[in-house]
This record gives sequence, C-alpha cells and structure tokens, in this order.
Amino acid sequence: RSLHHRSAGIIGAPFCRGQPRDGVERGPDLIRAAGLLQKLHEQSCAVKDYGNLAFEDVADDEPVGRVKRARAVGSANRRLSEAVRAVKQDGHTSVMLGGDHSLAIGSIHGHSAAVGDLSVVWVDAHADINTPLSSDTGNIHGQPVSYLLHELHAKIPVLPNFSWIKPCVSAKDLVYIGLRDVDPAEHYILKLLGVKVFSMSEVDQLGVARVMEETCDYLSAKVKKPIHLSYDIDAIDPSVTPATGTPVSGGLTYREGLYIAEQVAQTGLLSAVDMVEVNPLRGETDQDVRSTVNMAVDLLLACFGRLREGNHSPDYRLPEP
Ligand SMILES: N[C@H]1CN[C@H](C(=O)O)[C@@H]1CCC[B-](O)(O)O
Ligand SMILES: [Mn+2]
Ligand SMILES: [Mn+2]
Ligand SMILES: [Mn+2]
Repeated sequence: RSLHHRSAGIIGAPFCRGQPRDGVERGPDLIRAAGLLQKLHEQSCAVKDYGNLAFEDVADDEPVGRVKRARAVGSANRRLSEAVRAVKQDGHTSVMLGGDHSLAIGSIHGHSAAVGDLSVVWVDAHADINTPLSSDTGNIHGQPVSYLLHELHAKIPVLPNFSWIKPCVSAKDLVYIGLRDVDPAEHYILKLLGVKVFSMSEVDQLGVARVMEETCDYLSAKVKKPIHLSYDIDAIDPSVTPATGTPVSGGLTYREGLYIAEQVAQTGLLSAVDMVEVNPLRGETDQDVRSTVNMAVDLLLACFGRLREGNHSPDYRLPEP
C-alpha cells in the first residue's frame, strides 16, 4: 500500500488478566488521549476507530495447573480474534492497543483467519513462548506464541475457553527482535524450532540497520506474506519506557525502536500491529508515563509511514502569491 493510501482500524483491548499487575488495561485510552488518531489523520492515514472491546468478567477463574486466569484470557482473546478478523475484512491495517501481551493470541489468530498465512515480527525483551506447562509464573502474557505455533500444538494441554484456538503460525515465519530476558524452556524451544532471533546481542553486533535488512530478507526469501508486527513496549529501554510491567535493562533506544517500525512499514506488507504492555501504574512519575505513552504513539505513527525526514502529501503545492 503506498504511503498515502493506508488506513488504520483501531481496536482498544483494555485487558490485564494475562499478568498480575493492574493498570495495563488503561493502555488503550492513554494512547488515544495522546492523540494517536489525530496524528494518523494528519499524516494522511485514513482512520476508523472500532472502540474498546468489552470483555466478560469471569468469576472463579481458578488456576488450571499453574496457568492463571485461563478462562478470562481465553474468552477475551476469542472476542479479540473476531474483532481483528472484521477489521481486516473491512480492508484496514489492524491496530490493537493493549492491554497485556496475552492479547497477541486473539490478534494474530483473527489476523490469520482473515488473510491466511502470515509472518510475525515479535519485538520484545521477552520471547513469550513458554507453554502452559513450561511457564514458571503461569502468567499467560509469557505464553502467547506457544498457542499459535503449529510446531508446539502437541505440547499444549486442554484449557477452559482455549479450544477455539487453531495454531496458525509456522516457526519459520516468526522473527524476534530485542530479546534479553529469555527463560531456559523458551531458549530450548527457540533452538529446537530454529526460530530466527535477533537478541540485543545481535542488535549490538550487527546494528539495527543490518538486523532489519536480514529480517526483511528472511521474511521475503520465500513467499512474501502479510506481516503481523507484535510490539511489546518493554522491548524499548526502560530509560525511555519505564511504565511497563516487566522492564529489563539494556533495551532498544528510542531511535532503534523507531527504525524497526519504519523499516517494517517500508516493506508495504504491514497488515496488523499490536502495541501492548503500557502500564501507567508502573511509572514513578507523570513524565515516566508520558514518555512511555509517547513512544507507543511514535512507533505506531512510524508503522503508518511517518518518516523523520518529513512527509508531504502527493497533492501538496506551495501557496501561489
Ligand atoms: N520475564 C519474562 C520471561 N518469562 C516470564 C513469564 O513467562 O512469565 C516473563 C514474561 C513476560 C511477558 B511479556 O513479554 O509480555 O512482558
Ligand atoms: Mn516483554
Ligand atoms: Mn511480550
Ligand atoms: Mn510485559
């Protein structure tokens, strides 16, 4: 889609049950209040706001084994999957505002229901690929990828409200950028499945430009597929985005984070983006929250073609005297 014919379908997903810290459900409204829709419109992007999803309250959501809040997470993601599929069928690039990263289950599932095979670029300090049985915490925001991969299907037990999920991503179509806090079980899985990983070591070694060159080459080596960009704000260094649930030192700079989004946008293949884990209650000051929310907005503007060199619409003409 050329720069000036993009359209964004915004879905707010005020959901926090994939992890234990209150506040992350406020992400969608904070990102809207920071002007995301107006700014997208100002950069010639069509915008349709689908509002915030209303998630059902689930009583007695007792752990299933160690898995916490499975019924709430399964129910929320089923609803989100339907919403993302509808946004794609309306012809927009889906923008899912979280909420915690368990929402990637529904977002990617619904995206795939609409477009079929897709590539996933997962930008995160974490791999979020624990299975329900390998997870130490039981928090499902550390597990979403395991429910989506064909190759892990045999390792997923039956969970309440999860039976609707059909694996829809192949390990070869997944690329990670920004990893720096990966559990042993996750590292084992990444190696076992040969998943393409650019940890922060590779970002240091290669530089972000080469990382994006290799990511884009890797994803377009065979068949070019629509790209699902799942962006966990904690991929960015906590000095820039402290208001998040699981901050880890040594993250991406503001510029590196932006460059990743710019390069994915330049492929013309971006079909859906998640922006998750903004949690205002995890910031110590208002500036902490502002800085975190502003980064989320700037990343999304870059996803829809904003360039630091500037932009102008094709029909722009200088005023005549
Ligand atoms: N410390 C990480 C690594 N594994 C843990 C887990 O499985 O609970 C944490 C998950 C972070 C999820 B997030 O990436 O969505 O923030
Ligand atoms: Mn993370
Ligand atoms: Mn994550
Ligand atoms: Mn997190």
